[in-house]
Amino acid sequence: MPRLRPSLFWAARRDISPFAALLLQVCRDLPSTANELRWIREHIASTSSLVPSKLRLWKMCEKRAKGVPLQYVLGTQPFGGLEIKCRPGVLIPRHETEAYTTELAQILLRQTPTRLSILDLCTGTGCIALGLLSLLPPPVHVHGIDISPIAISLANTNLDHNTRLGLLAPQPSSIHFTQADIFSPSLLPSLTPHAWDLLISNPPYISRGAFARETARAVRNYEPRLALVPDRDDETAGLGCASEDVFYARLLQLAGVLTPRRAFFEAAGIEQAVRVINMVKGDARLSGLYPQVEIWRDNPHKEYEVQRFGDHEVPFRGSGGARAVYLCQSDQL
Ligand SMILES: C[S@@+](CC[C@H](N)C(=O)[O-])C[C@H]1O[C@@H](n2cnc3c(N)ncnc32)[C@H](O)[C@@H]1O
Repeated sequence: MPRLRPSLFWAARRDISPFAALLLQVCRDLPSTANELRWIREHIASTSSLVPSKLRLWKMCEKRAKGVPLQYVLGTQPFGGLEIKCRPGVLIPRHETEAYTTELAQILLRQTPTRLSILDLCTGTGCIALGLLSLLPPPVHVHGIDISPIAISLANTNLDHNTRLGLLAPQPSSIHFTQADIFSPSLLPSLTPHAWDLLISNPPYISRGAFARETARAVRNYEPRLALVPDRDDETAGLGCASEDVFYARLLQLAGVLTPRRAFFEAAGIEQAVRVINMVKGDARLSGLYPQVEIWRDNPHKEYEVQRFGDHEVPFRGSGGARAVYLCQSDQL
């Protein structure tokens, strides 16, 4: 990363504020620095504390200057119409996740059965589960599962927080979050009684090498590795796939038993999305269950382009990089 010119620090101090010089180290340019400083100031103005505002501002800017993600400094991230609380130990919701959650809700809205049942595996902050709950008319049943007790506690906090803010009206819908390992053999018996409309997951999917080489320093240093890198060597051997794909192999196993009408999995990019589709096409039961397969891009508006991979033609939805795989039982994509 190129070093910043000292004149830029002087400009930040002179034209924005002395605090801006701290933020510039991570924001790298004056417009982003001014934006972040405004958000921090707005946050301080909207929250009460016994600590004087100027001291809070300095502490927050100092934290941010060390590379702590803004969402951990402010404590929240917008997600659709919700305010999702963020805490170290739990992955910060991404804009791309917000974009496909919103688009999926539009699809479900067009084809809503009487009572939607949604299973969100690897729920983290609960952003997807809560986002869908906020966008769909009741009654909706949502179940979020995560292995991390910190994530489950935060997902419940987010449910309470958004209900208190009036952004979620949980009745007569129902939502609950459970701590469980999706690889545990005891998971299925607790899930099978429901007829699921959607199984959705944003699982850990980054290879160890890519985590070390390609992720941003702020992500590597401050976000939980458990959320990003699948460290499941035993399962990798058993499920016969690359270690970064092991969660998809398990998710597809679960889809094969639970038979949700739709399944949706976030992925790292085109190569991984195609590997997931090949897992589906290579399994007679799954390919029969899910004849409709799509790859969704970062900006998943309803414009298609079809690409051929080996024997299969795959529709791509939207624009930008490949972000997710969408499987559907009927032609109601
Ligand atoms: C990429 S994060 C996704 C979080 C959230 N759904 C989102 O989109 O922001 C993956 C999540 O999977 C959880 N996780 C990791 N291993 C798991 C396992 N074996 N069973 C269930 N959850 C797991 C992590 O704790 C983390 O919260």
